[in-house]
Amino acid sequence: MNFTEIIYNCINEVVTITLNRPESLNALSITMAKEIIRAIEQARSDDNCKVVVITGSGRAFCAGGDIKAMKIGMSVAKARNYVLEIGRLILAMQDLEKPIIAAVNGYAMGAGFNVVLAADLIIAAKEAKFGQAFLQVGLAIDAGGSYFLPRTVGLVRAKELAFTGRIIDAEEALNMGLINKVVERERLEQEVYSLAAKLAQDPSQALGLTKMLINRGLSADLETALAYEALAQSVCMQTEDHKEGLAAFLEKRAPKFKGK
Ligand SMILES: C/C=C/C(=O)SCCNC(=O)CCNC(=O)[C@H](O)C(C)(C)COP(=O)(O)OP(=O)(O)OC[C@H]1O[C@@H](n2cnc3c(N)ncnc32)[C@H](O)[C@@H]1OP(=O)(O)O
Repeated sequence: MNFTEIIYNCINEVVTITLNRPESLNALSITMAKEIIRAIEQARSDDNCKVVVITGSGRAFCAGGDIKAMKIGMSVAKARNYVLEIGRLILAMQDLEKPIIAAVNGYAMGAGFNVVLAADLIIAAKEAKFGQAFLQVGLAIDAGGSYFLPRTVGLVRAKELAFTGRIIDAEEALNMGLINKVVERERLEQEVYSLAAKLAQDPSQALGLTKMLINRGLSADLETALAYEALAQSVCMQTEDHKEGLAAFLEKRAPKFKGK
């Protein structure tokens, strides 16, 4: 599949999607949003892909919506389609039944920050910086930020970050519970791909269903969440991986899951 604004590669069951417009700090153009969606669909249909890593080229992860494209001017219809396309990208990340790790290599601003929050696991370089940079260009929050931010840091801090656009560093993001880990830049790749390798060995159906259950659980009541869990567990209990997990435990050996 040919891409112009992202790089897609798959090595050892891990797909890496690299945002690749370094001259604009990987600003999220409508082309880039569409290409990331296509890349996620490609990863979904590739049985060899167990995990997806999303990162940026150069010194930014993603500097948010494409200001240069917006400067040229967008009709109401074009602006709505642009933001809806970014919304489709967020939904594609949520609906992929494979874990997505965001490797935050630098600035994650505006929609770029919220693409990070739509990932399942987030590891950031120490130099990474995060900003809900919308008001500075006269825009409201988007890219799922109104959904993920308050659910991640709470209402008060969500409004502080969104209303002030304050840029926070990776340590503060970690302390706020926005990311999982901060590492030295030179260790980012190793940390991300060793986590990805571990996840790639997990029972992929149970892992994918766990992602779906937690995502759906965010907006379900307890009864519905328990019903979803029972449904998912009934599927997992029919898998070869479940049988292998039980056998490995009783034989006191490491399980070898096959994703079946
Ligand atoms: C629908 C979605 C909506 C949204 O997401 S709205 C939010 C949009 N994003 C922002 O408001 C952030 C804008 N960018 C910045 O605030 C700064 O950048 C940074 C703090 C991220 C980095 O600042 P520094 O290190 O000084 O770099 P630099 O000179 O500002 O940028 C380097 C080149 O990258 C281009 N660029 C940066 N952000 C964007 C963007 N969001 N859209 C398009 N281009 C961008 C600049 O213009 C410049 O380019 P050149 O070298 O040609 O002057």
